[in-house]
Amino acid sequence: MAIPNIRIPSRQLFIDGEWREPVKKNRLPAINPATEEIFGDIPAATAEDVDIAVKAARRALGRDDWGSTTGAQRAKYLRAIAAKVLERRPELATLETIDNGKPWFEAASDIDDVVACFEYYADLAEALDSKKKTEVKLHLDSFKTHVFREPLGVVGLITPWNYPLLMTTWKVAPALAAGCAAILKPSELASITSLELGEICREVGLPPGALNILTGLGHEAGSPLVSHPDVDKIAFTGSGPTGVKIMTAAAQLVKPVTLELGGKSPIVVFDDIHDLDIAVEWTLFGCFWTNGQICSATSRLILQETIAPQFLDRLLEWTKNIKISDPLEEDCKLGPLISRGQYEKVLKFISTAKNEGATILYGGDRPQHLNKGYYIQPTVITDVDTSMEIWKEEVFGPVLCVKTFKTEEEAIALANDTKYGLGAAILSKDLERCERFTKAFQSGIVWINCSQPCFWQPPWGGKKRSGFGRELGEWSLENYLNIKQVTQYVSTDEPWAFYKSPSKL
Ligand SMILES: NC(=O)C1=CN([C@@H]2O[C@H](COP(=O)(O)OP(=O)(O)OC[C@H]3O[C@@H](n4cnc5c(N)ncnc54)[C@H](O)[C@@H]3O)[C@@H](O)[C@H]2O)C=CC1
Ligand SMILES: NCCCC(=O)O
Ligand code: NA
Repeated sequence: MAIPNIRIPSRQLFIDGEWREPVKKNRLPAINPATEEIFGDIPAATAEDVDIAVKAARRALGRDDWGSTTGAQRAKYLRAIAAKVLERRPELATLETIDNGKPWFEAASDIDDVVACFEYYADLAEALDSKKKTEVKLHLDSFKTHVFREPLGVVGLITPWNYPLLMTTWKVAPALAAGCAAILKPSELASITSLELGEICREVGLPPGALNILTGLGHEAGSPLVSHPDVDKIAFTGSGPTGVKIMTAAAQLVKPVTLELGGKSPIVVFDDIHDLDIAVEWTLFGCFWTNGQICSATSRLILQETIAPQFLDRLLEWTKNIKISDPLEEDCKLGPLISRGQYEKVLKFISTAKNEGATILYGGDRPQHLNKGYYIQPTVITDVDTSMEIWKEEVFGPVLCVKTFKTEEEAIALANDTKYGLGAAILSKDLERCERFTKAFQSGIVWINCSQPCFWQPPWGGKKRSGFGRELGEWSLENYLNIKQVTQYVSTDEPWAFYKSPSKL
């Protein structure tokens, strides 16, 4: 498929169904990480804009055209959004590649997931109508109880840059399906496609205020959203330190949060794998796709000693074969990192690993054929000790560290030797062993004989310091619903008889 030439749109903030200049009129540059050039700009919201957007969202909830909709009516909007995204697929994928640096075919497949996700939550919105009011059986006949599932209210959605429009969709689609009014704050490092979602919402006639999009910096636009007293919930994906700040600020208002905060996930490879090449490819994909910038990356390879030399030899052959290029080039499999900051951070992780005594078996530097852009070679690090930073901390770049093991017990201990708990993978022919590892892994996601495939129907999220709450599937809808108990006294002719009636004194 030909990659289209496109015009870069220039947008304002999307508030109350229209484009509005930020109160302070500031803008931020949009940078293409493959060229290091500024290719456009985005509006920079501040607390004043947050307040305007929150008011618009609250008004939307009070108006019939959004606040009184059925799930079936909201499903129509979600399907219309999906159709428009699909119509603009090549253009949105190109914008995402220019803004984020991920290979174009990965970006296009993310856009397919965006479409599927909006359609999926349209189905769940429809299904919600029949589950809106459910009876709870009581042990007494004099009372009747129902449970209502109603929209939680105004929700703040704060998203990262690694899957710009997809991470936006993981939050926006269920929030709208549930009937909430939302304020989205995408990452300042890749906001272009999330702003285009605003244009799509305008075109499909989504009622004003149902979705508001505020681009801008974390401390200027994200932080006031979290602290706003009229925002009922925050859903966040991003770094651990920002997650801690958000949880701390939200705690002051007893505001619920869901947090998806990265990881340092293991992939355990046994000597009884089905096929060497297949196992090697899953290992590489598990760490290097999305340019290594994925929260669930299985970036710690825990390898059975008996196959280590043979496995690593083959892994290096495959690694050398990965095409690193401008992500708009056909067949690119590894593009640049998102920003200069991220590039420097990843190089620092590699140099610290070297200083701490690890061996850079492959990569570790900028590829020689690319002298511009935030590119780093796929990197494989051995002679790793569990006290090293590279073993413990999330790199968020194409860096795989390797440790060998002898016994199953040792492999489990190494796999769980992390403060994080998002994903974990095992490659082995022995399905009983896979079952034992599934139970033993301290994680929210387990992959057996693969790593990373992610579908919209199952739940996604972690434990330990990877955060809490679940996105995707029906679990995500629950994040945006209030469960209301309604109890009715039906024996209205019967006195309650707790106090003495004055008439009988
Ligand atoms: N779990 C994940 O999927 C991701 C993890 N990361 C990790 O985070 C590191 C730093 O990347 P950043 O983009 O700086 O992540 P970040 O966590 O700072 O940013 C994520 C989002 O939070 C917003 N934000 C930042 N400070 C905030 C605050 N005080 N209140 C409210 N919102 C705030 C940002 O504007 C952005 O929209 C990466 O090196 C990587 O290790 C980054 C992106 C995604
Ligand atoms: N495959 C989507 C992973 C999203 C994330 O990094 O949270
Ligand atoms: Na960018």
